[in-house]
Amino acid sequence: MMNTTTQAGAFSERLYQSSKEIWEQSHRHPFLEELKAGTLDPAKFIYYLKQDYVYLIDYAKMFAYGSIKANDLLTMGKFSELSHSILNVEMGLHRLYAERFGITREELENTEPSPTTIAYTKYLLDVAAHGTLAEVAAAILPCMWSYREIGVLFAAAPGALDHALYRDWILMYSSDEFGELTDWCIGIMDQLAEGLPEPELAKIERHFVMASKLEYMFWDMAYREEAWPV
Ligand SMILES: Cc1ncc(C[n+]2csc(CCO)c2C)c(N)n1
Repeated sequence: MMNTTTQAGAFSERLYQSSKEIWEQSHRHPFLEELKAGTLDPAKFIYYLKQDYVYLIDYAKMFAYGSIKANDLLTMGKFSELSHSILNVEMGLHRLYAERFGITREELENTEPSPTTIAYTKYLLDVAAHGTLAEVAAAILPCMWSYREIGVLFAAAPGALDHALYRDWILMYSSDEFGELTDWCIGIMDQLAEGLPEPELAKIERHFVMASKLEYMFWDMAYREEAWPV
């Protein structure tokens, strides 16, 4: 897919290029192929929902860290707006899906995180605890940007919105509201990267690539319904 979001020469374009192939592998993963076709086993989707719910609790904290590390009120406000959107809009849809499947809120919230969920969330929180705001922005960006890409691709795929079960999921991630939040994150990433020396930029790129790999692993984990070996 052509990247129409970033400007030529912008640092985010370098980030996009660094992870393009990883994202394409995610698009081809059976979890997403089957979700798009409407044939995904609901048990795998339920597994994903539960893991994603506990993932999002830590992910929302990343934006709280963003607020703490922000240097101006506008950025601070935007990070808290995003945190609010995760806790209410996105996790709200998860709660709605859970209700449809007869899963209670408590069950959702008490999900035991899988090894991959732990790897992803603890990696993120480590960046948040020790990194700069630019590092935080790089670590959270693949999550938002890659889902937007998936949402937009799937919403345009013939028949994908005809499947009652996965339609709402696709609609949420292809929505203008999520698109604007993603664009804001890309914009702040470019601003924060401006003027940084190459070793810093390389470190930021490593976070972006790592988060992209963990996104791929998250799909794979859900498809395998990963369990703890002992
Ligand atoms: C593993 C995982 N990665 C990305 C997302 C998508 N996502 C999480 S927060 C957010 C922004 C606004 O709520 C978006 C797009 C997800 N749900 N789970």
